[in-house]
Amino acid sequence: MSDNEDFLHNEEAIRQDPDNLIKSNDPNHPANLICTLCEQFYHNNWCTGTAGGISIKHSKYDHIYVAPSGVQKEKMKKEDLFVLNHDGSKILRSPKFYKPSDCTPLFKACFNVKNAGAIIHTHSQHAVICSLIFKDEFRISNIENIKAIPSGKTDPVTGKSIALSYFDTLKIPIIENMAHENELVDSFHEVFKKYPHTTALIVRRHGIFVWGPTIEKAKIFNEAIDYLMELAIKMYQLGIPPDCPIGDEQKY
Ligand SMILES: CSCCC(=O)C(=O)COP(=O)(O)O
Ligand SMILES: [Zn+2]
Repeated sequence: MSDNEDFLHNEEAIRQDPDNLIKSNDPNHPANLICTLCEQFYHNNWCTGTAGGISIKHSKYDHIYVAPSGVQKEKMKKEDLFVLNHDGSKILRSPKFYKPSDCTPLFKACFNVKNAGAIIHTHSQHAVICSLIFKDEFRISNIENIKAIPSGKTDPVTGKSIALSYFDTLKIPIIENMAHENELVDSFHEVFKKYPHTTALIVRRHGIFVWGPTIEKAKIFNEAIDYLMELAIKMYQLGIPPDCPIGDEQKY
């Protein structure tokens, strides 16, 4: 980030002109990246009809960028974005004609409890079908792409996150949907307690929330999980349980 970016994100500069928070030509600045990714996710059929969303915390200044509610994701402009302070308790920038995404309380829970740097919410049909196939948790074993997902353990020497192994089972909790997104907050907190290492949760008949320490990681986790959910549906259709042991595939 340049000295100019430091100036624009300074408390006094923000107070004088909250639009300073979105003034950046850097494609990786959250204000620009949210718009780029929302458009990509729309074209993946993950966020059509205004569904889904993304929230990113600025890695240097800790401001939270969140999309407005009910806006077509493929048409999102950075001027449409809300910006909150580090824990989401204060709105720093608010566009005139919108309200913040209904997912904002859920994003805040992920930022504040899971120390997330970004959260992706999609209405992926793979997530919805998996929520109808599986009861309390989505499970898939012994597939190469599982290695893209963190195990929750860290290497005691390097301090780096350790990924799941090919021989592990990926488990993603499933919670029940509610009439309004903000009513899911208590279920999110229950998942955080019961599955302290999970980086995602599925909402039955609704979609999936995936978080990570950075938007780059959250994007990778989301893509890997979506691939694994699609594969699990195909295995299920063939009568092969997605968590069947290696070598047992022909028994079904
Ligand atoms: C037709 S989408 C219904 C709301 C929803 O589930 C969602 O993900 C989008 O909510 P937002 O308030 O961000 O538009
Ligand atoms: Zn949703």
